Amino acid sequence: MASAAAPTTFSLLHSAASASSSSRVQLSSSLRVRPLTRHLGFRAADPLLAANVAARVAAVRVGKGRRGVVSMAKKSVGDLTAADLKGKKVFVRADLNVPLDDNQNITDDTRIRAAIPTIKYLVENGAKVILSSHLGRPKGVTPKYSLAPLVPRISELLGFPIVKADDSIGPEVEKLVASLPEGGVLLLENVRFYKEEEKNDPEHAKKLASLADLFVNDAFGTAHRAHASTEGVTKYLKPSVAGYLLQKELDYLVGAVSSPKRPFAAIVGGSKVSSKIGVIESLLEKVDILLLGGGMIFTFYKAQGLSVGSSLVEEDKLDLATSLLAKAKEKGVSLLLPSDVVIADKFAPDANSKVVPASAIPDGWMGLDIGPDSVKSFSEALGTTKTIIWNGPMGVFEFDKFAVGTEAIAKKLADLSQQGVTTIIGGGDSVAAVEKVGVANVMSHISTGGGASLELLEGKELPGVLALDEATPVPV
Ligand SMILES: Nc1ncnc2c1ncn2[C@@H]1O[C@H](COP(=O)(O)OP(=O)(O)OP(=O)(O)O)[C@@H](O)[C@H]1O
Ligand SMILES: O=C(O)[C@H](O)COP(=O)(O)O
Repeated sequence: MASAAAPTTFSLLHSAASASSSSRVQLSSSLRVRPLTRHLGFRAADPLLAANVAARVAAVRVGKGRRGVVSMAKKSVGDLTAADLKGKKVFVRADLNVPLDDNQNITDDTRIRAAIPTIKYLVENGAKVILSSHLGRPKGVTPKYSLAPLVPRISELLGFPIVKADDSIGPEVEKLVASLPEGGVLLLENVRFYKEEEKNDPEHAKKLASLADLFVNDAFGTAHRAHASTEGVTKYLKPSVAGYLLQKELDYLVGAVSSPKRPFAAIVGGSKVSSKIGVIESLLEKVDILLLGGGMIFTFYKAQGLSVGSSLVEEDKLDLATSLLAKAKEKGVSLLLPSDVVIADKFAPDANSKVVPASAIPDGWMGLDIGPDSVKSFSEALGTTKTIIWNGPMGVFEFDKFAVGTEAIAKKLADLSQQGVTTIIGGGDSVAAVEKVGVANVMSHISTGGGASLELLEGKELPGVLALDEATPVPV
């Protein structure tokens, strides 16, 4: 059960960065922030958490009245006590968008497990939980996108059976809500079965909101979407607060990245430089070391006048690559490109391959992974750091032959994590790679958001977070 209300402050990347980089910022001893560790499974006395809390307190102080600084001090589910929750109908938006195989079996339940702490807290405090999520991108009612296959796993993780509705609004749902006992959980059907959901239709949001008394948003993976069940309902439900998962994601992806233990390194990979421009530019303001891998490196090589064979190149981004290299120099960031690459004679798992220096890619061959020398120099650079964030694979890791570089980096991060380095995996394919290697459990933080984590790292505001109630600092 929560103690007296305390502030939970989330600050956007750029705002917290401003806070932490300013030596003028003094932490206030008159502000008290209650540790969030209990519900989030952090290691006891996690120094990172302490640093984050400090950064968040700092953000409260500098958040207002400074140009370019946006502070989002959000109320948390942990600020709600049993007195606030007992007998109350709570609309919980989670991101239960999990992968299913052809037989409707869940192939990765990470997002379900991540949603449990908030649901448990509400249940333990006597709330009636109305749980909602989307699954996939259905166009209208589509049975294969029903949330029904999720019911057994949610029930198993909670330790009691939950009830499932066949709709997300309407009289049948209202009946089920009315018969929900204290501590019970009702799972609504896929909210995207209504087109009004993604349109953030106010009338639809009102219908969803009418089911409940208050709102908890724990759907980090969907926080970059202003939809009826993520943003729209906040207009009609008070309080509207952040769930524990949302908090944890923001603590790491905003707090740790903006006030990192240094040296701070970022590894950015993936297919194209165009999809990572925002992230690279934003991280160049914060990191000491930037390692680049994946398909995007060939645009950088070509911009430097090297031959890249038939590797992936974005011709219209050559100038941009040059300017990013210049910006890194200007900022004093040590930017490392791979010195050797694994090349293939075709884009296929059974392609012929060989390792060549980055400056010697022959015509007709394409680079599909970073080479062993690069793994060595990247590992050495990472070995000097205290905080690492990783977004995007080093190569075409879906093909075993070209997964070596990505897997080696995943293993290096796992080793460093066990030595106390803060390791944050920013979502999407890098998370899949870390899971494939079996080292996900040793990383400091694995984000449950793909697009959402990318937008946060770019310093963008997430509408699902912005819409939540502000928390007020509590003087002690
Ligand atoms: N050298 C390469 N040539 C072509 N494609 C590559 C290369 N290296 C990596 N890729 C591809 O990049 C893709 C991942 O790129 P993306 O930009 O989507 O990364 P991500 O940020 O991890 O994913 P998400 O967008 O899901 O968060 C993978 O499918 C991988 O095969
Ligand atoms: O998987 C995701 O990234 C989230 O669930 C959001 O899904 P969307 O991209 O379909 O909005």
